[in-house]
Amino acid sequence: MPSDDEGSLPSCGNLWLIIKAALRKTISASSRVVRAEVLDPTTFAPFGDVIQNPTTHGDLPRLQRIEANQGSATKWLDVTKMRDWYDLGQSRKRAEVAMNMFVCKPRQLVTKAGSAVFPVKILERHPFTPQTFLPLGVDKAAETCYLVIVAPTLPLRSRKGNDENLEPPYPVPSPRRKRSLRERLLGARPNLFTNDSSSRTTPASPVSSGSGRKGPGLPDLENIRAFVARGDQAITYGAGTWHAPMVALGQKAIDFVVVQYMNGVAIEDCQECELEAESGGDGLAVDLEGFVGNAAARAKL
Ligand SMILES: NC(=O)N[C@@H](O)C(=O)O
Repeated sequence: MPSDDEGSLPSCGNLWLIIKAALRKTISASSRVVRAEVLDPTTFAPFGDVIQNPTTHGDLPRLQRIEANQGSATKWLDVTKMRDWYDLGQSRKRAEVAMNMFVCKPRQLVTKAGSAVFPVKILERHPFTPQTFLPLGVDKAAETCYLVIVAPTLPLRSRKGNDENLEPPYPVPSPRRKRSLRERLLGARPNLFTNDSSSRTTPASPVSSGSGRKGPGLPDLENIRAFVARGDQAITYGAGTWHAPMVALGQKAIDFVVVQYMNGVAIEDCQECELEAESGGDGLAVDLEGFVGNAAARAKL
């Protein structure tokens, strides 16, 4: 039941939104329309990982596999990288694994020059953690699918002399301290589970280039990309990768289990950039031609 005081004090949820808004940076975006692409592990690699069954997606050479469960299962190794980078954060506050559920309603599209487009208004990143979105129960053939919008990170000192980007937009980690000999030796101690000297429980497999942590610069709006994912694909944004808040497409909401590290320090967990359309323009948008609408148009997936 609402109390008399309702509205005078922000609730926990509202307080979080207020903090998020206060931490948001605004950058201007020129008018551009980016074409959506089919999600594919190779083209997505600079931004993170695509998690999918390599057998059914014809993606065999990329990953290592072994037999498991007395031969009744195939185990694909290291389908994504979940590394905790919070030791680089200014607060030094330790992070824990968080598994949250996002129920994402289908987003409103607008029509521009005859095609359906999604206007990109916000980008965000998690500087010290990868973030994995796993859709639940979405049929690969269903109209429901989702749009993954990502941008590279600009170098801090832009060659174009762009002043806006000379300073890191947010607190940056202090330079990494050299590890002592003792720490290095401890880091190389044998693994109790495999009897080898690595800290892994499974043999090494290639790491996609997008799994490494990104720098502290602003998003590179000139090179923004947009990928349409099916229900039988999950994705991981590499640590620090600029991305748009999840965009569900179709008629139904999508339930995602979202896995990441978090330490509860707002600026270290999530940083946002608001994109303001340059004067007189429409700003940045993603063209979904061929992906939304009738079944024939969705043949691309
Ligand atoms: N990606 C997305 O939809 N949202 C987030 O990353 C979040 O943590 O809010």
